Amino acid sequence: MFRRRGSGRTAVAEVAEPDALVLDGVGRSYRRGTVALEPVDLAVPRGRFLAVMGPSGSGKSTLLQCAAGLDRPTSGSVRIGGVEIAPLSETALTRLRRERVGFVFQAHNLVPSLSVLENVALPLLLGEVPDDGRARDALDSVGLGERGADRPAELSGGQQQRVAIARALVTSPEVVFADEPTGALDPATAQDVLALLRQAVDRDGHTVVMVTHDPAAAAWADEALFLAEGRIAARVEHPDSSHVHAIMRDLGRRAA
Ligand SMILES: Nc1ncnc2c1ncn2[C@@H]1O[C@H](COP(=O)(O)OP(=O)(O)OP(=O)(O)O)[C@@H](O)[C@H]1O
Repeated sequence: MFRRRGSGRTAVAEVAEPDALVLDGVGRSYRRGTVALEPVDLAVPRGRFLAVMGPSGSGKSTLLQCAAGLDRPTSGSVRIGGVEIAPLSETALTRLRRERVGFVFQAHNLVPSLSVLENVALPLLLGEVPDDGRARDALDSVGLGERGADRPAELSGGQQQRVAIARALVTSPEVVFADEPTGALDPATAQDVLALLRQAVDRDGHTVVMVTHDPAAAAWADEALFLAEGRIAARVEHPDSSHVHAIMRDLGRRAA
């Protein structure tokens, strides 16, 4: 079933489906024959927290970039919230990323000259969506409601990453993509950040796809997906860190 979403400004063909993200045979090759990602099929239901793991060079970033509409796959198709992204123009794709996708990176990429609250509200501003208190609510939900007037530099690294999570959630996106969100944090601070992502899924029904090297981080997810040489090598429901560690060690040995 197709329907039109939003006003003329945001109208895109959309198919109603339960999955927040669907990859159908998504592959990515580069010139000179490098195959970063073999064709991958993957459906991520709404309200799921998926961890993507694998040895260095296994294709994790490539998968995330293609799934998030930051890179165009060389084969297959990606649907975000039922919207097929291949036919979209660059402008429409930018708009879709802004309105329906949230990003959390290892380096939180906050704008230093804006206040914490303005940083959280930025995706609304860029999308010309009125901030009806949503930015304030998002900041409250990461426990930083009192710090809205501060500049990012006045916050710790962990607090800045929490602001980045609030910013990623403020538009209520279909999917939040997190690329090594705890890579620069100490273990205790990393736990706080992972707990927030978990809360976003459990309490608010968000969908999170997180690339990580850390088995302890993957253990916060509902499922861990392992890539090796651009292919899905394993999938584990309710991963625990020792199991994840063992799979990673095995994949590392095979790659050596
Ligand atoms: N722009 C590019 N041009 C050519 N090859 C590329 C390009 N980007 C990535 N690759 C290759 O694609 C493969 C997968 O890379 P990718 O960055 O997705 O791996 P990864 O699992 O995220 O690695 P890491 O954990 O080290 O970040 C690697 O062999 C890499 O060298």
